[in-house]
Amino acid sequence: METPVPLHPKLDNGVTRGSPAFGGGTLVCACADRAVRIRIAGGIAHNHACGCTKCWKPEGATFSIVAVTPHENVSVLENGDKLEVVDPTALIRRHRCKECGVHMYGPVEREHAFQGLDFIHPERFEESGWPEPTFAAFVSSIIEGGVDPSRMNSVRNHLRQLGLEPYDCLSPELMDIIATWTARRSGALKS
Ligand SMILES: N[C@@H](CCC(=O)N[C@@H](CSCO)C(=O)NCC(=O)O)C(=O)O
Ligand SMILES: [Zn+2]
Ligand SMILES: [Zn+2]
Repeated sequence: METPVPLHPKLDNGVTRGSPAFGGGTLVCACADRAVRIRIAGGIAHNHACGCTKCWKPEGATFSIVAVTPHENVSVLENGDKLEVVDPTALIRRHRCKECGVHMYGPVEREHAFQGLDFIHPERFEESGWPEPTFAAFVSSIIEGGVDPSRMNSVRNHLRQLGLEPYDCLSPELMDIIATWTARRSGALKS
């Protein structure tokens, strides 16, 4: 019996349920000294596990846990001078701590269905109770991160057992939101 592929410390032993009524809190990076602190002044949505190579993951994790919150909820409380943008050309302008590498927030600024939303990693909250991830996105992308393709069936079964339906893009709900936005922009959809 092969040892299972480690998914994420917050997933491997079961998903801790949070509350949809969670009202935000403070995200903290991993620095012991002069940690970056980001205030999230509201709730988060669409929390999910992401297998893509772009999202920040804790050491040894195959998936990130990532959610969105409106940009107006996000403010830098302390040590913002330590932040840098990972890839200025990316859709999600991820801001990470230069010292510990933790991604603290990632606004979508350009014209897109997600414009005005920031991607954040709820495990960095000082507060507990954040809503649990409800699906797994970009699962096939973990192969790009070095997972052997022969492990994919067991990874997908493990995710289903955790209540995280595995998708190779975003969830159908989010993909439909993106497609609807695109169709309205092209005129294919009138309403
Ligand atoms: N196979 C690529 C996929 C990268 C990708 O498209 N990531 C998605 C999801 S990240 C949050 O769920 C995305 O929206 N990317 C936009 C961006 O990263 O700016 C890979 O694994 O690298
Ligand atoms: Zn740091
Ligand atoms: Zn991702």
